Amino acid sequence: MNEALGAGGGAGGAQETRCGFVALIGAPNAGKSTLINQLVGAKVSIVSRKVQTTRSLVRGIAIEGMAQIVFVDTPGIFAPKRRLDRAMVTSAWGGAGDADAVALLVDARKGVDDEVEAILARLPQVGGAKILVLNKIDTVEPPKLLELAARLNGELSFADTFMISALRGHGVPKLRAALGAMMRPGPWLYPEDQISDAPLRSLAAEITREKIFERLHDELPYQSTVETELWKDMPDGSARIEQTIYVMREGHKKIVIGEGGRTIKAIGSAARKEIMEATEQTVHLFLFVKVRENWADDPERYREMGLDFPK
Ligand SMILES: Nc1nc2c(ncn2[C@@H]2O[C@H](COP(=O)(O)OP(=O)(O)OP(=O)(O)O)[C@@H](O)[C@H]2O)c(=O)[nH]1
Repeated sequence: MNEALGAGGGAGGAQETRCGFVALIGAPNAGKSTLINQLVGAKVSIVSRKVQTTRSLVRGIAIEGMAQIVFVDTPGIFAPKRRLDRAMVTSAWGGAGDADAVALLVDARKGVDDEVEAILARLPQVGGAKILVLNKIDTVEPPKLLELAARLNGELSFADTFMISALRGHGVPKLRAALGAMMRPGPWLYPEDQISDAPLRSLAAEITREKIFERLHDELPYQSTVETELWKDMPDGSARIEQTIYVMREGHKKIVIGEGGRTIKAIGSAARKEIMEATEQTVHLFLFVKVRENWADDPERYREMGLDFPK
């Protein structure tokens, strides 16, 4: 990460910001959503769970002291199928290489079943420090828990083991503190005031960017970026989304707009459809094209895309 993206920490202050990714892995029903809700807390909950479970990488962002912990979804990381998923995996993990921590969540009541075995087999391929989190301890006797912890640690060497009840919150603060300490020193990826809808906004921008790329990649290689300027949930349940497409030259603006607005209409309609699919709500999408010659040199643009500013 680059200092130019610093947010949340006073430059040169005594306390240093930390940030990183945690991949939360677990069989269905292990309690991932329950745990993320506990870890994230009401303050920074992610707007749409549906989006998160279908395609987005970011499931939640927790703050622990000066550390920002970005929880990422795992199916996409194991086997990203769609191009966009791959692009998001690359953009989210590209700089970091891998997650800073990988937390395997196991339902202690169920113990080790085929699904857990399958995850254990693939886990070594994922980089990052691995920790074991035994969940639902409210339903299991301590001897069985210890036995399970010993068995799992025998199969894979975990850096640490936690025993929690995501439902009741037991052990969750300790887990969050440990994860916070595992984050690397660096600026926060999401500014605090934008945390709640940042992933959704960047997902929508990513979709539009993909549509532009699909149509214009010969003419506009890497020379445009998209920002979601407004995301407003309307009383009727629909969303009004305004996005600006930034291009570097006047000539590029003409290309994006196309003859009689044909190109931008096609981009908008394809993007709208896909954003609707992702959010499962009616979307009114408004696209604007602006020339900003220096966008490629502006760290703010990169931050908005959730990307590192290249040095
Ligand atoms: N008793 C008990 N139940 C829990 C605990 N944590 C989660 N559950 C329950 O386990 C079920 C599954 O929890 P979820 O959080 O939806 O699990 P998930 O891993 O996100 O599931 P998928 O999204 O389907 O992969 C729910 O009924 C939760 O209430 C816990 O600590 N104790």
